[in-house]
Amino acid sequence: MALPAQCALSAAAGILSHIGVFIRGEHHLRAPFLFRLYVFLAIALLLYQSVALSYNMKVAAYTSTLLISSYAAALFSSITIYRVFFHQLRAFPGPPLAKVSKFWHMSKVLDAKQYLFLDGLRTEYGDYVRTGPNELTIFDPKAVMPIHGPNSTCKKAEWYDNLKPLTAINTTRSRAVHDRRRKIWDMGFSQKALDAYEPRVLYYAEQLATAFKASESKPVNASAWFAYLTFDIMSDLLFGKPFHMVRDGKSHHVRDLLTKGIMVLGPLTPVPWLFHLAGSLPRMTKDWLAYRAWVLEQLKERMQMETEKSNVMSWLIQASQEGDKWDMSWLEGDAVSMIVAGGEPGASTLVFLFYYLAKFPEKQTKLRLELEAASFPTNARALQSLPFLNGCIYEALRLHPPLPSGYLRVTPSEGLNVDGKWIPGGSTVLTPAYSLGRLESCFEDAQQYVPERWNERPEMLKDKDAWIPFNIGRYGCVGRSLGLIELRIVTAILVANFDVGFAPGDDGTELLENTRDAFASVPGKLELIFRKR
Ligand code: HEM
Repeated sequence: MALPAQCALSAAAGILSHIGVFIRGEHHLRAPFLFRLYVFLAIALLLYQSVALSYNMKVAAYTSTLLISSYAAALFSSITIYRVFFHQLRAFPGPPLAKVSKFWHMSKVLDAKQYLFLDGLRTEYGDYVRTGPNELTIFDPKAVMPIHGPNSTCKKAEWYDNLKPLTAINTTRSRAVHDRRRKIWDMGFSQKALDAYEPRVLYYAEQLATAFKASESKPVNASAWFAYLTFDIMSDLLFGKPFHMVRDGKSHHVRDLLTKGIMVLGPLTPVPWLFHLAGSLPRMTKDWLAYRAWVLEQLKERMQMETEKSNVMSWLIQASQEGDKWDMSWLEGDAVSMIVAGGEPGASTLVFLFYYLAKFPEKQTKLRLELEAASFPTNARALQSLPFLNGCIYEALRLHPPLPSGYLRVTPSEGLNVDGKWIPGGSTVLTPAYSLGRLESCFEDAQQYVPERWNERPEMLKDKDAWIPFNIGRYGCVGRSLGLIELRIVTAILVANFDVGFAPGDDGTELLENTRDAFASVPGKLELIFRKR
């Protein structure tokens, strides 16, 4: 067959691959397979031409390149034409290249500042922005209930497959499986269980205060120390022993592995299939696999310990036990992701909360007066009823939600009605907590840190539905109460014992500029001085 005819056939195969295969369904998990398949076919084509057709290598390479290019050009042209002119989301505004490929989005967030990038799109395109061929980013608080609320029929998007082959409560995409699993998790966060965790939170908070006293008013890296604290708590509640980061005043190598591992999530979040492709390359997953191996080791040790009910893991271990065997598939996934889910958000919130307390000493004084009037309580129940303390925490969570740009969902096949706006079925939708928390329509002086809006100035809180740092509904944070207990106890102890201020040369700029969005927020460095009172 003549070469032009062969090229036409290849092009037809390209169009058929799109219309017959890629246009529907999900393919991200098959990315490593498809990559290998295409490489195999390209080599096979080259060998066929040089061996079976006896072309010399140069001609075989030239012909193969032409055929492969014809296939790829037709495939990508077909995809582009469909996405731009025929896709069900074509009526929604958005950057032109975002309609064509998520690679465009990825190219814009290589600096791991996805939350700022999305917020910029809101200013340019409005409340409903097409941020990908099949993705809508929604900056409308009215969308929160239909997408995330208890009656929502939206499912988790393909991004949540990122832990595969492991499965965890926060990554399973089956609603039925999630609901079963959530019942077990809920037992680990009952009031009785929380009461049992509280003394341990207090223990680590006091250990942190002791370390800050020992710093003798010298600058401390608050971003590092708050992470030491929350990861110690999490390790204790999971494995029955802390990382000892607060005690030793230094990071544990596993926490460093984890940070390196999750940093890949930032830039790759927009393109889940590339994440899976990268995940099939040993070099890319070295740190992640080392982290997993460590978790598994701890888990096995934990399973040998005497069962004590006051440990989150106790419930999960018990539920996984059949006779003297354990179903490790869930246990490993849950443990691997819970260290991140339970450790990063608390640390990030404390960093920003103390940034604001250092920036606004008058808020610090006001908070201390409130604590003093209540005789400096350190128990969770008493702290829960202190309005200004809660306001300080909620406000830090509003301005810097620890998961600033996430919560990706897929609309049900029949579509979704959001306040009279119809969103087609099967669309990926997200409601970035960072942007919603800064909507002027919902929060007066939205860019300002005003803890009073949560208590004495309710008129400044116009629409609380836009406050979703823990998200809501069936997939909302199961550790919310524990997280708030941690934040209240640590804040109360530190504010009661120290005057907090910026270290010389630090005014929080580095924190704000270097905070990265790896799905969970990883704060930049903040140096503070904790001066003993
Ligand atoms: C300031 C503290 C915290 C914040 C702001 C926070 C935020 C969140 C958010 C936004 C989600 C939903 C994520 C999504 O939809 O993709 C979530 C889920 C989750 N969080 Fe938290 N979290 C905090 C503390 C904790 C703690 C202390 C734990 C554990 C001990 C924890 C465990 C979890 C788990 C297991 C899920 C998955 C729940 C499910 O899918 O049913 N979180 N968290």
